[in-house]
Amino acid sequence: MSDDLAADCTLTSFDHGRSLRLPALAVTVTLPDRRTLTAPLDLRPLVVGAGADCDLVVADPRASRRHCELRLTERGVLLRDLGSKNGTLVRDVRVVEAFLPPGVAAAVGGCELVVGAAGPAAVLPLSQESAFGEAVGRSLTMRALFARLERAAPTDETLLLLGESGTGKEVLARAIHARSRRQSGPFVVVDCGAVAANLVESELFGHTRGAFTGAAGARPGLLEQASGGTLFIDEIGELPLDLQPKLLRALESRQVRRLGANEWLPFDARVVAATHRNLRARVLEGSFRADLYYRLSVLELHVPALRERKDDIPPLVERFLAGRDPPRTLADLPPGALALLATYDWPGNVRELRNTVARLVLFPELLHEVVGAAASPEPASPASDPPEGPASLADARLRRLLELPLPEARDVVIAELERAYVAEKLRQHDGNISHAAEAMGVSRQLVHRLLLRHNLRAR
Ligand SMILES: Nc1ncnc2c1ncn2[C@@H]1O[C@H](COP(=O)(O)OP(=O)(O)OP(=O)(O)O)[C@@H](O)[C@H]1O
Repeated sequence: MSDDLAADCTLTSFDHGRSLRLPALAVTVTLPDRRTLTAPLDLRPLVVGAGADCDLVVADPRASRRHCELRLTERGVLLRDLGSKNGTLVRDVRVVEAFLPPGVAAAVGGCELVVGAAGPAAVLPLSQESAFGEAVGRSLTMRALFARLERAAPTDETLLLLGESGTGKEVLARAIHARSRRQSGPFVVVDCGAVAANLVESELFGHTRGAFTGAAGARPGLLEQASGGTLFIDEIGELPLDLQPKLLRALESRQVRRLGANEWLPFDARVVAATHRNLRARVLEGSFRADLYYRLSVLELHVPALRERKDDIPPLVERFLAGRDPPRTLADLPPGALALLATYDWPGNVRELRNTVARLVLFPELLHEVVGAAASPEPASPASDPPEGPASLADARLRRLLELPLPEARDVVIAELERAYVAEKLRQHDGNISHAAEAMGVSRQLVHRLLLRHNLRAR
């Protein structure tokens, strides 16, 4: 691969960290019947598989529901197998994770997948801050998100935040509110996933006295209650289909009609909505209305999973430690903790990291049990529940391993050990590869290969 091509598919910051170069790339899949599908690859990871919620849906019986994922990184396009049944192969080698050079084909079931250039690169602004309100983040993807939020927050536009559970959508929504001209107004939260389906309507739109059994008095809905402020509609993907036109009408007309009432009442709330669902896929399968989706997605922002921005782990850990009572610092963590935290994939995202830090402060001796045992051989599925405690972490891991044939399970465990070992040795030697190699009793070349294999950076 020439240097030019390699540079073409990396995320690069320039202009003294003020701008991000986003190469224009397209992923093309050739199906077994030779038809081709193409999708652009941007800051969002692109999932390929047979499931309808994938970004590239391949009609191939040998492809798994969520087969593999491609992600643009500072080092190139990272291809990750998502625990597929038949594996993802590059040059006939089954890969768990590998950088895929442009023009090189990967085999996904019976399909062939290639990444290629698709026009001139885009330039995105990067925030100069490593936080947006309470949300901490110094990775390029978070700073690109912060830059967009800095512009969007002061406007009255409806925003849609997409991201896995625990990525910080609510923290960001609060920060958007705090940076808007509505900051002195209320910030009201409704979680469509938590409210019983038959109550969502009266929660959102309010009701008159006697509108239904048990409605002893009139009550304004949350849209009205948020007047002058912001309404954060969490898990909007769970909003019952029959209520979606009603919300759309309310957003368009800025008026609501309470359940049981005839008159329309004006409200003045800005709406920030969020979901961990792939709303576009839900629109395609008919469980989310296209018109409401287009109304909400005027400004659609993707909040990356924590495994996509491990640079954020140290400042997040620092923030969580500082928030303990009494406040702690990184020095209070057991040696090697940060390096070990970086080896884990965090299916529960920042929420799981926060809980892990809380446990580590209480039980530093459990470092390897709490984090090491949790190191996930399989990338997390967004729908999967994060493990809860040390015991269940170990159980969950064993369950996953038991699904594999013994030789594969052994490989997974060895790969995890290798990664954690190398990361820790490098940390102990301040990222000096020669010293780390000597301490490990291996050659520098092998350390370089291990870094590449495990997507680690020396410093
Ligand atoms: N960037 C961040 N900086 C600091 N804390 C964060 C950040 N992101 C998330 N958190 C913390 O992680 C926890 C989960 O965040 P939050 O509730 O905002 O996630 P979410 O995406 O809305 O999750 P869900 O979809 O499950 O509601 C919170 O305690 C929050 O304080």
